[in-house]
Order: sequence, then C-alpha cells, then structure tokens
Amino acid sequence: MSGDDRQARVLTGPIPDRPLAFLARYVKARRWLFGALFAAITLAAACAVAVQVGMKLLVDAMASGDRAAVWHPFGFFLALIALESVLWRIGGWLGARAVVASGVDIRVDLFDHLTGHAMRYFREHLVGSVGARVTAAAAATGAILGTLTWNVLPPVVDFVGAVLVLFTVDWRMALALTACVGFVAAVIGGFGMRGRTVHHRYAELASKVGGELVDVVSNVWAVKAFAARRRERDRLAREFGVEAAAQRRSWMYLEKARLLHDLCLWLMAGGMLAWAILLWQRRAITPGDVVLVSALTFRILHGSRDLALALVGMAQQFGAIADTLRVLAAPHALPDQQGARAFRPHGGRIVFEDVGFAYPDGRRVLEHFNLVIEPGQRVGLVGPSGSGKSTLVSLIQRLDDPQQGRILIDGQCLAEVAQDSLREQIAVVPQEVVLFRRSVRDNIRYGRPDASDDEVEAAARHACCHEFIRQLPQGYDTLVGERGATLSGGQRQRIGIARAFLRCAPVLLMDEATSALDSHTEHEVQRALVNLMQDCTVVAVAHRLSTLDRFDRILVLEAGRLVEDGTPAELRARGGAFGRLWRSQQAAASDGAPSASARR
Ligand SMILES: Nc1ncnc2c1ncn2[C@@H]1O[C@H](COP(=O)(O)OP(=O)(O)OP(=O)(O)O)[C@@H](O)[C@H]1O
Repeated sequence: MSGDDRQARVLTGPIPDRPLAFLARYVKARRWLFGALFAAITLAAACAVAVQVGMKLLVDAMASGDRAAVWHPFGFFLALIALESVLWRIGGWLGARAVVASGVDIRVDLFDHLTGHAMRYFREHLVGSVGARVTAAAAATGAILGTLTWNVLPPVVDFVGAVLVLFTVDWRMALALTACVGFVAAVIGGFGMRGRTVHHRYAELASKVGGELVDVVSNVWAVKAFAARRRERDRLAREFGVEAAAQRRSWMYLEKARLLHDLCLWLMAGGMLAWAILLWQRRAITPGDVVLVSALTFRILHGSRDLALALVGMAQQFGAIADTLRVLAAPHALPDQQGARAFRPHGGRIVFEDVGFAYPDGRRVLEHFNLVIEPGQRVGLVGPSGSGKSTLVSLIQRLDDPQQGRILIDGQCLAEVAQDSLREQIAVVPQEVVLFRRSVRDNIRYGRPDASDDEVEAAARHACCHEFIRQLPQGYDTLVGERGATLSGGQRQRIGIARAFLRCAPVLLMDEATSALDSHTEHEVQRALVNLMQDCTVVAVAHRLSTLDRFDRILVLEAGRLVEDGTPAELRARGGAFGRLWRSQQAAASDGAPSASARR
C-alpha cells in the first residue's frame, strides 16, 4: 500500500445528510482509484460474456464436422478465461485499496464532524451509541461499495453484453430477455424498496441497543454497588429481544425476495430455453446458438437475482447510513463564523456585556449579566448549587453562546473568533479530571503536544506529582487505566493541573475539587494550584471557602445574579451571603466535618 492510500483524505464542506450524496463524497475523494476499479470490473464482466461466445464458437466448430477447426476457438476460449481471471484479480486488488482507504476517510471525517458538535450534543446523545454509529456507517459504506462493485456492476455489464450478443442470434430473443430482466428488476426492486422501513427500524434498534450496552458497562461501578447485575441483564435481554425481532423481520423480508426471484428465474429461463430449442428444431439457429442462449439466459437471470438482492441489501445498508447521518450529520449548533479570525491573547481581560443565557430547554440562567475581570485577576466564584457558576465558566470557553449580549476576552467577542484558537489560550482544570488510556507522560503532554520530556517533567514538578509518578511501575511511561482508573482522585487532579501548566495560557478556568481529598492530598493539590495560578487571569468555582484567600476577588452568585463582589476580607467583614457561608463552613470545620451545604 502506498503512503498516499494510508493517509485519510481531508474533506471539506459539510457532511451530506443524504446517504447517496454521502457515498459520492468518498468515491469522489479517491476518484482515480475507484475509476480504475470500476473499469477493471467492467472489463472482467465483459470478458465473462465473451467467454460464452467462445463456447458457442467451440460447439459450432465441433458440430461442423471439421475436426481440425476446433483448436482456434479453443485457444480463443482459453485466452478469454485467462484474461477474465486476471481482470478479476486486478479488480480485487484495487478494491482492497479503494474500499479500505475510504473506510478510513469516512471514520476520520465523521469523527471530525462529531467532535465539532457543541457539548450539549454529547449530553443529549448516548456517547457509546454515537461512537458505534461512526464505525457502523463506515462498515455500511464499505459494504455498499463492495456490493456495487461485485454484485451490481457485473450483472449490469453481463446484461448489456448478453443483449448485444443475443441480437446476433435473434433480435426477438434479445427483446424478450430485456423485457424479462426489466420485469424481474422492477418486481424485486420495488419489493426491496417497500422493505426500507423494516431495515431502517432494525438499524435504529441495533445502534440504540449497542449504546445501552456501552452505557451499562461504563457504569459498571454503580451496577455492582447496587447489586443490579441481574436487573441490568434482564433489562438488556428484553432490549436484545426487541432488536432480534426487528432483525428477524428484516432478514425474512430478504428471504421473501429470494423466493419471488427463484420463481421468476424458473419460469423465464425455462421459456427462453424452450424457445431456443424450437428455433434449433426449425434449423433457424445452430447448436452453438442454443448453448449460447441458455448460458446467457441463466447467467443474466442469476445475475438479476444477485442484482435484486444486492439492491435489497443495499437498501438495508442505506437505512443504516441514513440513521447515522440523521444523528451525526446534524449541523453544528455552534459553528465558527464564516472567516472567523484567530483569537489573539493580550493579558486575559474578560468582559460580560448585558449577557442573557438560557439552556435549550428554556431554563434561564443569566439575565442582563455584566462583569469585568481584569488581566491577571484571580476570581473565585461562590454560590449555592444551581446558581450558575459552571454555566459562567462554560460560557467563557464558548461551550454555548448567550442569546443576548456579548462575552469578550481581550476585546474580542467570543462568537466572532475561531473556537479552537480561543480554547488554545484557555487552560481548564475540571472538577473531575478524566484521563486517556495512555501513558502518564502522554496525558500530561495533552496540554501541549510539542512539549519536550523535560518540559513535561517540569510541569509535573510544579503540579506536585513528579514524586508519585516516579514511584509508578514504569514511571512516566506507566499506562493509566481506562479514564485514569488506576490513579487516585488526588493523583488524577494533579495530573490535570500539570497539563494546565504545560498549556501556559493567559486564562485559567478551574472547578476546584479538593473537598473529596484527604488533608495531605488536599494540601498537595492546593500547593499545585497556587503555583498554577501565577501570571494568568483565573476564574475558579470555589467549593471550600477556606481556599479563597488566594483569590483577589470573590463573586457570589445567586440564581444567576451577582449578589456580592469584593475581596475575601471585604466580603467576610460585610456579613452578607458570603459572610453567612463563611461562618457556616467555619462552624462545620470546627465540628470536624464540612457541611454539604456549606461546601457549595
Ligand atoms: N445542560 C443543561 N440543560 C439545562 N439546564 C441546565 C443544564 N446545565 C445546568 N442547567 C441548569 O442551569 C442552572 C445553573 O446550573 P450550573 O450548573 O451553572 O450551576 P452551578 O452553580 O455550577 O451548580 P453546582 O455548584 O451544583 O455545580 C441550574 O438550574 C441547572 O439546573
């Protein structure tokens, strides 16, 4: 395979939402390869028709009585068989390259589109099912391309070739064959098309059930903790049962199509052969012509069955693609504006100008919200659960757009800059750091892919995780389990901080998660955070008020409104909402445990 074939094609333009246009997109992307493939298969199928003519010539030569005359037709016959085989093999070789390469193109293209969806898309769809759909769409497209090449193209060429050859025998026979094939194709094709809803339903259920399975497996902790294995097994068994019924209906539909075709084949092939024998009895045609007519008729009618079944099978595959495109190819909810400029950082000044924001379900979170955060300012967000802290942080990353007003960083409206260029300048430490199933080094380097090993280690030292990483079995090369499961919460948190260190971004967003950690680990994480917060604008959701002394400014949110704004000392002295929260946490701390309400 050449390097060119291994490289996925970078395709531009939106992903079509109709399956046929979707297919054409990937064939066009490798038009020369597919062109050569279709040409090889067309020639191979034409050779197969010519082989029947070779056989006729051989039979006629044998029937002529001139025993020496058989060798020429025999040589012609043999050469055609060899040529046909060579062409099929070339077709197979080209097919392996073209179909496999477009499988890569499709998955890369769909992945690219999928990851461009707004975060809300991933909240609304089962992630496992979305991932499975990408693979299923590539498999279905590969199956369609394979079917088109090996089950649709050859019978069509056979048919055209056979009709041309039959014209040389008897034009009425050629017309009759055309009518027969037209009839079979119409009956079975129509039957296949009517079955589309059956196949569509099966594809839909298959991907739903696949998603459910992934969902349960990824929540296996809860399944065990709630002793729910039997419950989940029974639930899945019910879902599989519904899917199986849809699969049976889809399969049986194909069987009915096969039965219908067998009947047509028997009647038509019998009729054509009887007709040829009658002509031969009247000495209108030669024995070779009878052989030719019967061979071609059987070939064409068999081919028409392949063709019809291929069309029905393709309808099934098109159903799977249509189902995937309905979910995946939906336009992005937050696209970059046409010709969006790259974001240019300049200190990290964040401004909310009369911002109004509601979630798609209509829940209003912010209304006429105004805020200015100066470059380098460290701002802690405090407030009861549901007051809008996380929403504010996600709006700064442009994970959603406000319906009213503007959000600006360094004078640039977030809705007008390219999203990736914006997020490149924002480091985020979430409450729950999720790691890839890759080495510790690769996980830290995720913050900046071009960082050297020394830079990765320096970031780890700043984030207070160098020591524990060194003690892992393979140090920095240790593979962390799925989603970082082989590390403790505090260790994951510090790796997340190391990542943010490497990012070196002017804006840092954090959702502090120190409440779940023991006091030693919390101390380590705090130390790492203090290091991280230097020299950038920080907006942090603060859960423990005791950690707020390192902030320059505290914002207290209640139901999406800014109710207090000042330094920690000012707000403590003021005795308002913050003062009350502060006192309740102090009291809980002196009782030995922070109260849940005070943590938020
Ligand atoms: N994806 C969503 N769709 C609809 N409503 C949402 C969504 N996310 C949050 N909300 C609602 O928006 C409001 C603000 O939520 P947000 O998560 O910003 O609060 P928060 O202060 O960060 O809460 P917490 O401290 O519990 O994380 C809440 O009423 C919440 O129910």
